[in-house]
Amino acid sequence: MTDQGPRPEPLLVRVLKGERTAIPPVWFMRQAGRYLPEYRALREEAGSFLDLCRDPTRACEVTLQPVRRFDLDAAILFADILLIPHALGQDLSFVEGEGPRLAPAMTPAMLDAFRERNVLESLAPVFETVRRARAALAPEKALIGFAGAPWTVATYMLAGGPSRDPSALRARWYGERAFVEGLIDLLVARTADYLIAQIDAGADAVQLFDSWAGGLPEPAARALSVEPMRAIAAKVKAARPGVPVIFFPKGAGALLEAYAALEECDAVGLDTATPPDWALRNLAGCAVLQGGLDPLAVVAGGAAMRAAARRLLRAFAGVPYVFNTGHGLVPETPPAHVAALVDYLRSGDWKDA
Ligand SMILES: Cc1c2[nH]c(c1CCC(=O)O)Cc1[nH]c(c(CCC(=O)O)c1C)Cc1[nH]c(c(CCC(=O)O)c1C)Cc1[nH]c(c(C)c1CCC(=O)O)C2
Repeated sequence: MTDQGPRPEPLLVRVLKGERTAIPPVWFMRQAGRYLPEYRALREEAGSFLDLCRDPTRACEVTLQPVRRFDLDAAILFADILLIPHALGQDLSFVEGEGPRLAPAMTPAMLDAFRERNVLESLAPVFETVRRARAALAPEKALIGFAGAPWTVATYMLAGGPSRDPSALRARWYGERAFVEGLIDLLVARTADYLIAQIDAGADAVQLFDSWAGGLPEPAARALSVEPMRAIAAKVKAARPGVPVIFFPKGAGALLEAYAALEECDAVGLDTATPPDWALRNLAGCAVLQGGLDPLAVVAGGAAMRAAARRLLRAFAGVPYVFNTGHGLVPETPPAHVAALVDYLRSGDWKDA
């Protein structure tokens, strides 16, 4: 085989490293999934959601589906943040209409057994999905790897059943601090290894999802979210320099400044509640900005969707920005609205007064 030299950097990676572009790169959280008929068809074939995540042929196909349909700038690996607790030894199931269940609920006695588990071995199908997806994607498209941040993953592990508000579990940090911190430390170590293995398999950038970062009082937020995410990114960067790390601490509010200021944080994901002007003033000098669009505006479509997109695109026109939603696309999203949104972004019409 002839040496074709290094692959050119995908647009998304260039922007995550600080390049500003006239038209921002675009991808969406939960861009693969239930709103797409081609996903639902494969999902039915695969059996359980967990089986689908661990089937490299089908998981690769699901990873590529939204990029094919909408010509997005990036694919995100199709997997789930709860594959780590599953690999550590908890049973994972998805209760229809309720959400994920990890059982049995985590206890201090389980921590020692979990430390012995070789998670990378049982996550091997995920790395195979990454390899196949990278090989199938055009060179200018980025492949994003991801993991849950320790606090969000820990809340699911501690709940042991579907919970609408896992953040209520922060009481455990006050009452059982050594146990909770022991669990967080274990997750920091395993999550860093997991992301490094995704990068080795072909991921061009990685995102840490801290979906339950909101509502933590400052000392707890720093101990349970900011510092564990920093520690993971530091390990990833020491092992694989140059691969951008995106932090998405949903609901972090004014504390977003603490994440953005970290040397290890290349980009921060904005949730739907973050005011664009505030983000521009307080975050843009430290980190690349991503997201912010209300996924419900994409459900609505039309002029309302364009106005919501325009507001963000104009606010962030002078800084490196990755266009995305402020949380995952919801199952009610009409795929035609996603296509119209990408067209609107690429048309540049939002620049006109
Ligand atoms: C908290 C969390 C989870 N998973 C994830 C998070 C963090 C982001 C967030 O806050 O949404 C992250 C995730 N989950 C999934 C992806 C794949 C990539 C993508 O963004 O397209 C990613 C990045 C697939 C999925 N993960 C899940 C689905 C739906 C599964 C199905 O087909 O039934 C998909 C496509 C299941 C899942 N997985 C999880 C929940 C709460 C659920 C149930 C939610 C629901 O039922 O809507 C845990």
